[in-house]
Amino acid sequence: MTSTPMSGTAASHKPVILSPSLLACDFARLGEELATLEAAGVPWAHVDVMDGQFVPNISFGLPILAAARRVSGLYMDVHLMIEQPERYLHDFAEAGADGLTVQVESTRHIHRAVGMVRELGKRAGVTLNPGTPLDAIRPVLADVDLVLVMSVNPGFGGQRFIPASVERVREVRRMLDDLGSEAELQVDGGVTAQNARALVEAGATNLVAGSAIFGADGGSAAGIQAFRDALA
Ligand SMILES: O=C(CO)[C@H](O)[C@H](O)COP(=O)(O)O
Ligand SMILES: [Co+2]
Repeated sequence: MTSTPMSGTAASHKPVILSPSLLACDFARLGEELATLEAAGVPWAHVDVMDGQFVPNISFGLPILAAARRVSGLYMDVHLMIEQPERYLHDFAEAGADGLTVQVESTRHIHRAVGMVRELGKRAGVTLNPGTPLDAIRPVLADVDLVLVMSVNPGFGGQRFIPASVERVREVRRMLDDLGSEAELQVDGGVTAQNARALVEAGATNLVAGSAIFGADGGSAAGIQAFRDALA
């Protein structure tokens, strides 16, 4: 199967990857939804795991990831919004995650958590809430394959993008460049075809979008095309 990233490029000249958030898809048609993404040439799928503790909402967990893995070759980009994620990293790796991103606020042991993901042979990501100072991720920046800048307070899809996030993306881009890091710089929450270009120009290489894709007039293929047009 082919997977074509978005044609726009970030400052590092990497192709922009779109990671549609399955939180906004029709779970009763999960297999078809994934097949549509693959047919549209999107390389990643974003899997939002919420535990009702770290965030005030419960989404889904291991069985849904395993089901998605069984029917899809997409890169499974798992965003863990759960307390003490170390307890479940092994299980999510077994269930089919390709990348595991942990919230810096969700553990006292972020360095250990990132190391565990790498030991499991998966790509390690770190993320932080809009209210968390960027310095919180500095100690693990050299050890991660992905940094996710949350552009809404995590817990729900369909929220409005927080404009100050663009400046945070720009600052994380500087931090990564200073280290010579090739890590993906991902943005998640309220991302649309309208704000995608500004995010890429600020240094994002990877965009998560849920409602803007699955809620698009004409369905997810049309939503993906809108991002392509915006980044062309
Ligand atoms: O992590 C998330 C929420 O906590 C989701 O990935 C995010 O909200 C995507 O949905 P949308 O694009 O509709 O904002
Ligand atoms: Co997410």
